[in-house]
Amino acid sequence: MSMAINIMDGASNGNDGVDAKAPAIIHHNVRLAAYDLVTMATIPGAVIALARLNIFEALARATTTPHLSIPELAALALPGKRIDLTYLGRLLRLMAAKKILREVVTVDKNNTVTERRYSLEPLGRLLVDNSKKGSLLHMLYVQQFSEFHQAMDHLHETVLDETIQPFARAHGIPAWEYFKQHPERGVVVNEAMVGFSKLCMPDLLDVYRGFDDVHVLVDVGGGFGASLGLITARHPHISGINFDQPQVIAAAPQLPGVVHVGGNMFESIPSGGDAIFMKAILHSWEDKRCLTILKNCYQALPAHGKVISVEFTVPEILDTEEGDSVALQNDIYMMTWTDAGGRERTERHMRELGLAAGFKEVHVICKLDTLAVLEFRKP
Ligand SMILES: C[S@@+](CC[C@H](N)C(=O)[O-])C[C@H]1O[C@@H](n2cnc3c(N)ncnc32)[C@H](O)[C@@H]1O
Repeated sequence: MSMAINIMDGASNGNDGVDAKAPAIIHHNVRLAAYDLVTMATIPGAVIALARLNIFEALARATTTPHLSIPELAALALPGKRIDLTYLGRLLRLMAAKKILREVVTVDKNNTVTERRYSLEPLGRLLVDNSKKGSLLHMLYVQQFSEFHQAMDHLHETVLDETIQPFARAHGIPAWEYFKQHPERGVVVNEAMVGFSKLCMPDLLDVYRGFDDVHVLVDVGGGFGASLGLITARHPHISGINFDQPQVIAAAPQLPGVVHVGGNMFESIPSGGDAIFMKAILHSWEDKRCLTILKNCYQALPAHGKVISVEFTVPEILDTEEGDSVALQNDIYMMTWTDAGGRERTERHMRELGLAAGFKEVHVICKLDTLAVLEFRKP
C-alpha cells in the first residue's frame, strides 16, 4: 500500500500521517508544475516523431478495432518496416499521459502489465494529418520549426532593444521573406492555416450570420482559400475572391465558387466585394501597417460594406480561463515570428484600429475559443 499526501502549495511539512511501512508519495503541486514546464519540449517532439511514423493516421484508420496493441499499431502504421517496439511504446505512453491517446492495459494475477493497447483521444484526433475535419499537426510542425527556436533565442534582445526582431536577427531576413526563399517551409505554413481553418470555420459558420447578406466576399490574405471555400460551400449565393501574395496564389488549389487573385494588400485590395474577410491577418503586423491594410479595405468596399475580421484576442484583465494562456502564448509566438510588431490584441485595441482607419463602428459579433469575430462597418 502507498499513501499520497497532496500538497497544494508551499513546502512539504514532513511525513506526518504516513504509514511507516508504505512508501511515502509527496505531491508538491508547484514543484510538479515546474518539472512539467522544464520538460514540456518533449511533448511536441514526441508528437512529431509519432506523426512521422504515421501513428495518428493508423489509429484514425483503425475503425474496426477500438484499441490497438503496439505490434498491431506498428504493422498498420509502417507495414514491412523493422520497428523497435520498446521505443515506440515509450513515445505512446507519454501520449497517454497527456490525454492525446487512450491507454488500456491488461494485467496478470500479479498486477503486472502484460499488454498495452492504444486509441485516439479527442485531442489526438486533432493531430491526424489531412483530416477532413481539420488538424493542428502542421501548425505544430510550424511552431517546432528549428528556425522558430533559433529566433526564440533572441527574444530577450527585443525587450532590450525594440528594433531587434528575433526572426530577422536569427535568419537575416523577416519571416515572410524567408518563406518566399524557402518554399518548402512556406507550404507547411500554408498547410497549417488550411488545417486550422477546417477546424474552426464550421463552428464559426454555425454561429455567425453575417454572411447571409453578402454577395461577393474578398478574403484578404486568404492563403490557399480554405476558409473561403468553406464559406462559399455553406453560403452558395456568395462569390469568393481569394486574395494573397502571387507565390501563394500560384500554389492554391481550384475551389468551387472561388477566384484566386494575387497582389499586395499594402498597395491595394480588389474591389467588387460587398464584404472583406480577414482571418489571422492583422495580428502579423504593427498598428501602422494594420491601418494601411484597413484603409485599403475601406477604399475597396462600397458605402454599405464591412470587414469581417477573425483574430485571437488577448484579455484586458487576466483570469484563470485556459484560453487566456493560449492567446498569450500565441502573442509571444507572434512577437518571435513576425517582423513589424505583430501581436495579439485586446478587443479594445482592435476597435481603436478600426475607428482610426475610418470605420464608423466596430463590434465583436461572436467568439470561438479565443478567436473573436469582429465587424468593421462603414456606414
Ligand atoms: C497567417 S496567414 C493567414 C491565412 C488565412 N487567412 C487563414 O486564416 O488561413 C497570413 C496570410 O497573409 C498573406 N500575406 C502576407 N503578406 C501579404 C501581402 N502583402 N499581401 C497579401 N497577402 C499577404 C500570407 O501569404 C498568408 O497567406
